[in-house]
Amino acid sequence: MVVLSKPAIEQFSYIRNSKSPSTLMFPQIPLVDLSKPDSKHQIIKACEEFGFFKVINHGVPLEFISRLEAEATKFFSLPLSEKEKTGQPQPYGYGNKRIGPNGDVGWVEYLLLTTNQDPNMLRFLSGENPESFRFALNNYMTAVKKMACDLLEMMADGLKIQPRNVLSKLLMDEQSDSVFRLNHYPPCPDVHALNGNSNVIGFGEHTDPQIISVLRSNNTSGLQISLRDGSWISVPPDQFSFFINVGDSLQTTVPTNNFFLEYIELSCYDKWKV
Ligand SMILES: C=C1C[C@]23C[C@@]1(O)CC[C@H]2[C@@]12CC[C@H](O)[C@@](C)(C(=O)O1)[C@H]2[C@@H]3C(=O)O
Ligand SMILES: O=C(O)CCC(=O)C(=O)O
Repeated sequence: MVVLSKPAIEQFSYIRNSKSPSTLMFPQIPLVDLSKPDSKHQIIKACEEFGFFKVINHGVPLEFISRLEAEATKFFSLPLSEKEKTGQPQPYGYGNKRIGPNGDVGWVEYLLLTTNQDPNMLRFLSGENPESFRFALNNYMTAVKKMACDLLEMMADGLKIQPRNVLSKLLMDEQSDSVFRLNHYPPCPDVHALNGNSNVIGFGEHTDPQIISVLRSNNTSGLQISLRDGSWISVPPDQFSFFINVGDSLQTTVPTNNFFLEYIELSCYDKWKV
């Protein structure tokens, strides 16, 4: 249980009141089918036109996804004292409500890990069966990294950048600073009790500093992206697919003349993401 000296609603600014998702002209999020021979062109088109797209036939085994989801559910169900044994996120470890180094807050708890360490080294992961959580993390991260490398190589190809592994090798490098984030958005009883407002911010408005982010959620809605005109749209959840967000670094490291758009994401209450 989280013990707060003041009601949570006074401590955290997590209610979204100014922007509602656009209901007009609901644009279709581009879909990239990685089993199709022209997926490279689909990716470039999606990046050009949208900067955010959905990937199907991605090659990440569904059993790895469901196994990790089950392990993550068990982890987040542990008592807070148990989860806090991972220590304060500096920046890696378990975090609760305080996100990142800039004092941002949200109604979210999370695990932030590097992707380049052997999950067997994650001794801090506690619970009844930490071995099986580490195993699930290892399988999932390896498969998602492989998909991300394929995507990055197709992007480099499509942009005619040589060598084609110029981006993917940044991910595979032993010193890679890529991160893995597991977000859990618990129900927020205070807000419901006070005014029934369900527009609670889990993870506030931000852009991702990375080259790309690979997002997946369970079957709950919440993620929103901002369009070029400043309006927000909800991303319909799809637990079998991944969503790719073009991050800030791709725009600055690749001389594309602002070829890729940048998306701001925001995630509302009551969902969780692997
Ligand atoms: C609120 C924040 C968390 C974040 C740093 C930031 O100020 C804005 C970007 C956030 C993000 C999103 C992608 C990754 O999860 C992350 C590790 C990153 O590099 O940028 C997080 C940051 C974080 O948790 O520190
Ligand atoms: O959990 C989510 O749905 C969004 C989180 C996010 O935007 C991020 O980790 O960059």
